Amino acid sequence: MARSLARLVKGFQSITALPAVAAPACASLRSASLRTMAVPLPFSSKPRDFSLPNVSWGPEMLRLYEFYNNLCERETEGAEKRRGPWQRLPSYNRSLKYATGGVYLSKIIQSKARLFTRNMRNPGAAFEYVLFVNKEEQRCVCILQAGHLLEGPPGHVHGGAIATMIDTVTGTHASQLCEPVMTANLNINYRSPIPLGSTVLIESTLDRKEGKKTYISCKVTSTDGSKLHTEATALFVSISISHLLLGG
Ligand SMILES: CCCCCCCC(=O)SCCNC(=O)CCNC(=O)[C@H](O)C(C)(C)COP(=O)(O)OP(=O)(O)OC[C@H]1O[C@@H](n2cnc3c(N)ncnc32)[C@H](O)[C@@H]1OP(=O)(O)O
Repeated sequence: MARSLARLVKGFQSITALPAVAAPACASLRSASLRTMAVPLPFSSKPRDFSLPNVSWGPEMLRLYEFYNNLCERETEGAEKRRGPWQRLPSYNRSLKYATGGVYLSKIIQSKARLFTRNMRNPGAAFEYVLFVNKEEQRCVCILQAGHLLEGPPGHVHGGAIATMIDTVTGTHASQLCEPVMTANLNINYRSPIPLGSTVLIESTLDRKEGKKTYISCKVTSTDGSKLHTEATALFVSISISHLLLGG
């Protein structure tokens, strides 16, 4: 039990709170992105960081990635590199070698469990996203490129897929502030449809914290901010790890 608890805490941390590895600032956008591009290594045991650019990322996704990535580092007067106000959050498709939470998990399920938003093999087919957090401003920004497998209404993104991303962004944000947490309440207003294949911004801000409760607001917009696609508010409740192990 003690070992399971330790593994679960580690898993929560690795899924939401690993330190960022900032990419170097470069003159050329493409070359900068390619330098940090995630290339799966078949014989490496190092887990793949899904929040790095891959071949499916379009120009808008890459442009915004570079923009926020450059804010992860700032140069001092002596040309020294210092950590900037933003931090890129790495993202893996599994938190632990074997999933621990839940009392009904068979060994097969334990070993096959994968993060819902990171389980597509084809790059670009579903959720392509990267999250940046600004702890000073208590803000989080996600750049999302919505792939063809996320279709709901013809040519547009499924409402459930949008909700999934809102839960992911606000949940990751809340976990950064006070981990571990679980979503208790999510309210979503869909204002305008998101075209399939487009890149959008998902921004979350901390509204307030009250004891175990963390309230977060979120909006999904076009990348120039001119179009509001979705608005949401979310409540996260801090939990003890035994809440997950014992099923609530
Ligand atoms: C990279 C990955 C990031 C992804 C993040 C994704 C996060 C998720 O999707 S989590 C999965 C979906 N969520 C769940 O399955 C949660 C299921 N629910 C639960 O486990 C529990 O109900 C849980 C943890 C939310 C609350 O536990 P509970 O024992 O009720 O907490 P409790 O201590 O009684 O309540 C704490 C406070 O929250 C309030 N509260 C609890 N639930 C709600 C709710 N749904 N609405 C409003 N308030 C609520 C209580 O009223 C109480 O308020 P106060 O302190 O003022 O009296």
